[in-house]
Amino acid sequence: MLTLDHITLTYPDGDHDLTAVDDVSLTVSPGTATAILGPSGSGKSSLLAVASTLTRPTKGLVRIGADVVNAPADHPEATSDAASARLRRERIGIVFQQPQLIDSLTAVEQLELVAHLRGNRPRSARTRAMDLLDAVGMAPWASKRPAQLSGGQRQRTAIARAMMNSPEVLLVDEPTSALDHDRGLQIIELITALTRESGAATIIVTHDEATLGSITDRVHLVDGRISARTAGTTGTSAPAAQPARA
Ligand SMILES: Nc1ncnc2c1ncn2[C@@H]1O[C@H](COP(=O)(O)OP(=O)(O)OP(=O)(O)O)[C@@H](O)[C@H]1O
Repeated sequence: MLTLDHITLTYPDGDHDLTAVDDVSLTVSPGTATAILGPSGSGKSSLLAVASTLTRPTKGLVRIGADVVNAPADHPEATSDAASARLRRERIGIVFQQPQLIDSLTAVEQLELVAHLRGNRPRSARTRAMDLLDAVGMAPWASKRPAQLSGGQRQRTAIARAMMNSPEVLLVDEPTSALDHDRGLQIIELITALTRESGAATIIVTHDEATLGSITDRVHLVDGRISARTAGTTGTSAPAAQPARA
């Protein structure tokens, strides 16, 4: 279970702070995917940055199961930067908007590198990497480098790479923005299938509701706050009457 508990994130902005995420609470159960929707600037990527532990919240906690994995630096349960990096490697899979593959590595080597950094044995890493590439329909291109792959193939490789360590939490930022509608739908269905099979708690950030397909758990952000949600999610934010920004 991934829990975002009353998350607020402010950025310094001249004399004032800009509130990018404003008291957002959300839980995502294992084996389910929740979409975070909203217009540009509504705080989707900022919320994902906190969920991923790449950015500390200004207020609030992120938990995986019962463990606090991200908290304000002055919070008694805050993890060190080194501990955060370790738990990102071990418990969280992240797919960025741009796949961020390494130019000189083949698709299978991109996945093997993840296992290598974790100290896994090379032979078992190759088997798992090939199984995952097969699962995302990339087995025929396993020995190709990023420059030899299409945008969709690069995105599939990045998704497979994020699953390499069997993460408890999978976070995906705008996976369909570089793809046409049909390929976008395929990528979303792929992510939901991997989510179900692996038992990961998954968040997909997108501004493109049309490609969400079977994902029914949807949270809409406006000005950093939850403005609406559908089916199965348990998200809340502070009452809408308060000012949205500091
Ligand atoms: N590093 C930063 N420093 C200052 N302000 C920031 C920073 N990152 C984001 N913001 C501001 O925080 C708000 C939320 O931005 P965020 O990128 O989270 O929105 P978003 O919904 O992901 O937008 P998009 O769909 O365009 O990516 C915006 O007003 C943005 O200008």
